[in-house]
Amino acid sequence: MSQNSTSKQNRNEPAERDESADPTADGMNIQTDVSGSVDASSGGSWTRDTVVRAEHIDVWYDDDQALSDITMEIPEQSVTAMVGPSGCGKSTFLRCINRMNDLIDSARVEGDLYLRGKNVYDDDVDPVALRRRVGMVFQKPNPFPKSIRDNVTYGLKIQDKEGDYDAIVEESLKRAALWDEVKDQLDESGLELSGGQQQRLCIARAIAPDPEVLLMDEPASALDPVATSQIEDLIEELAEDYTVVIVTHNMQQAARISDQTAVFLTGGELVEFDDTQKIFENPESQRVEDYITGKFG
Ligand SMILES: Nc1ncnc2c1ncn2[C@@H]1O[C@H](COP(=O)(O)OP(=O)(O)OP(=O)(O)O)[C@@H](O)[C@H]1O
Repeated sequence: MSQNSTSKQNRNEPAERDESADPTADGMNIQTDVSGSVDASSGGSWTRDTVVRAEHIDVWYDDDQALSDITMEIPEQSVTAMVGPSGCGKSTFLRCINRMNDLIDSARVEGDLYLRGKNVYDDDVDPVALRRRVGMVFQKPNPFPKSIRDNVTYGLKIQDKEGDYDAIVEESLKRAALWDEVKDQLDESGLELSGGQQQRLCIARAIAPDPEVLLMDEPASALDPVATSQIEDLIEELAEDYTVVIVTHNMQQAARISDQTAVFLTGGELVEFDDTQKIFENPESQRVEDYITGKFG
């Protein structure tokens, strides 16, 4: 993985519960058939194993096509950024990975999407179990109206998962860089935290069930610069353990924190997917260069 000064150096919403936000809900019969490293579906030079592979994904909302023939492979333990102008299908693609588009009546997905070699659109895949393996964090922090502790353990309880909950709470909050700030108030409401803390609580909730992939849909866009910076640092740390896929409108953010960047453009087309440094310094496509340099979008 190549790096430079502009790229990474080291390597929505319930007051009522949103089922789709439940990262833990149940039984997915997926084999861990690791499918090999990234190929020509990207221009990237990375060699880590592929976790998510999309093949010829098309998505329609009724008769309107939102994504067109998306093929790409996302490598493990890294940050993959999805950038592009509003309405180009970034969030739609993210929702293909954990089948949240299933929850939208008008949405129709065609093509194949593999999680470690298993097509998540196969009939025998339980989408709820899939979402336990593919956690999600939304644009607006959405803690449940429960204690900090119960927010973190929520998914574990739903699954009737045994374990040392106190240890999991501590570990998840530490991984979400929130433990030191909340360790003395675990039984207070998650809604009493600041916006940035709430988002880190949502991240702790998402990682408590130990997912393989963490999807983040503009996770810092509702936060102030300090909280944004904390979330960015956290994302980089999380990528040491998880495969992170983040949608962002903030090009600087993509350049700072991601290892690879996928550029979607109007029409739901994936125009270029490559190492972040390459995308920002020397993209293959003129359209990508124009977008990156702010000529349109
Ligand atoms: N629930 C939905 N019902 C109908 N059309 C939708 C729905 N969600 C998205 N779309 C349409 O699909 C296209 C892609 O939307 P999507 O939200 O995936 O793009 P995006 O790149 O994430 O946009 P943004 O950056 O503004 O969040 C847009 O034309 C949008 O209007």
